[in-house]
Amino acid sequence: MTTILDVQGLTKTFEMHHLGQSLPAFEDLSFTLHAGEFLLLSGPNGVGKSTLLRTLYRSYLPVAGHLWFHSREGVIDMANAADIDVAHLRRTEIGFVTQFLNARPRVAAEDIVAEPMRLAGYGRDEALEQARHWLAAFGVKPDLWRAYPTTFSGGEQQKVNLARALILPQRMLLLDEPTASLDKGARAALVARLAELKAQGVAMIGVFHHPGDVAALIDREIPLKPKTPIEETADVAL
Ligand SMILES: Nc1ncnc2c1ncn2[C@@H]1O[C@H](COP(=O)(O)OP(=O)(O)OP(=O)(O)O)[C@@H](O)[C@H]1O
Repeated sequence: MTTILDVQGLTKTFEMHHLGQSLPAFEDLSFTLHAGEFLLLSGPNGVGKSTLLRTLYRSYLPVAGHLWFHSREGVIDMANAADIDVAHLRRTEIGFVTQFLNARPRVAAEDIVAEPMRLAGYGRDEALEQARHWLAAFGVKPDLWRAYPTTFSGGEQQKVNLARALILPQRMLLLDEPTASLDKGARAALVARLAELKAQGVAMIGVFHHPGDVAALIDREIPLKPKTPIEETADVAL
């Protein structure tokens, strides 16, 4: 089995200085993710599932541990990598799929979706053809393809975001409740696309409000457990 991600002793704590305490999100977490594997993160609200995904994407820095990502160009510790290397991997190998679209003013839906293919070197016509294919698959009406998603409904924006995030197979996908608020047809399209990507060897780790949606894809589960806040020890003036 090809290793894609090797997480060792990962620890994340939020410093709440105004409250005089640290909030441990997760501590000493270790697991391995292989090509074509699908890991489900589970646990109650606020236990740190989204925080873990953001740390794997390096939106948050861990306070300890290693995140060995086996990229096409070699192994890199995402916990300590330079921002420029992280940005490169986000463009080429690591996808983060959420329900929220970062819609830009005056950029058409089909151009937003086609952009990852254009950046990967595909020609404009081929990228647009694929973009329209995925917009249709997720149920975005053709009369919206040339429109600007800044004015779209929440569900429509989410569909544009999914089409963009899943248009190319990444080496690893981080999924943060991508099915939340999707209608039935789009949810089925999403699950079908994830199954296709999994079969192509894409490694996935994700959080789902309704894990039943992706039950057939799940290989393993990582249950996160609640932690208690750590009181900061006050300096005693002698
Ligand atoms: N930037 C931040 N600063 C301080 N605390 C944060 C920050 N981000 C998250 N937290 C806290 O970390 C804890 C974990 O939050 P997180 O969003 O990861 O939980 P979750 O398991 O994804 O929850 P849910 O199931 O409700 O989506 C929460 O108590 C949250 O308040």
